[in-house]
Amino acid sequence: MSKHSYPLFVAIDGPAGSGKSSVSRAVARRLGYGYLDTGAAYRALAWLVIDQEVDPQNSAAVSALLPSFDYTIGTEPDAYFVRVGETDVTDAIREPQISAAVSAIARVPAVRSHLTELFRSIARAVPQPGVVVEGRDITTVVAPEAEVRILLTATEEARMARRSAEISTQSAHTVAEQLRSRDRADSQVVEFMSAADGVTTVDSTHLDFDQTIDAVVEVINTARNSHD
Ligand SMILES: Nc1ncnc2c1ncn2[C@@H]1O[C@H](COP(=O)(O)OP(=O)(O)O)[C@@H](O)[C@H]1O
Ligand SMILES: Nc1ccn([C@@H]2O[C@H](COP(=O)(O)OP(=O)(O)O)[C@@H](O)[C@H]2O)c(=O)n1
Repeated sequence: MSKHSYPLFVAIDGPAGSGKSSVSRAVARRLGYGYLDTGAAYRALAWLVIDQEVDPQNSAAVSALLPSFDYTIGTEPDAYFVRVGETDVTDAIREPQISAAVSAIARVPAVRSHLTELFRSIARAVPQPGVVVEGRDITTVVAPEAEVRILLTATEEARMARRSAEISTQSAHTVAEQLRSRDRADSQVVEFMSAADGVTTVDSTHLDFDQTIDAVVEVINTARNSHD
């Protein structure tokens, strides 16, 4: 049993394609924790922006959508879904046009503070004894006080190869270019390419998927033991 009144908070950051979502979800499943994908909220807001025919570059118009942004996400590792209002957007938010628009809305300060509050309240409310929360600024902004803080990295080459293996509708070259430009835009807003003080780096370049899960679980167990 956790001695904390809130679930144990595992914060994981990293660049696109480093394995954050898939590894975090598998770690949560293995430990019986909740899982929160924060990128999905930025993507869902980008979906709403496009659905409402708002210009993603127009910060004021994007911010004006926040009060009516009715967002729901599944935090059970085996029951993942994303909804905006009554619409299930789980698959729609992975479309290339959303990936292309998301960085523009993620740099709006009002969007970041609104979603940061949302993430804190969703994470606190999970029924499990712990929660794995992954994104770009979880270790630094959303939960700098988290019991476990991890930066998941891999070389650019490994990340591009993994992402292009998943996407069959675009050439490897196009996928790599889009990923590189999104990372460039995102890293102007938040720092996720190097570990902040107290954050443990897990480099998955030479690890397979299961070895990466093992490495993350080991960091969590070590931190848990030092908190007991
Ligand atoms: N250590 C690893 N070795 C090989 N493939 C991996 C590893 N970690 C993740 N993957 C695969 O790489 C792809 C991208 O991972 P994903 O979790 O979507 O990354 P992110 O959320 O950081 O963008 C997925 O297909 C995933 O299964
Ligand atoms: N904590 C977070 C998470 C995502 N994001 C933004 O949301 C986008 C989508 O995040 P994601 O985690 O789904 O992206 P992938 O790494 O899975 O491709 C990122 O490109 C960032 O612009 C953010 O700004 N802060």
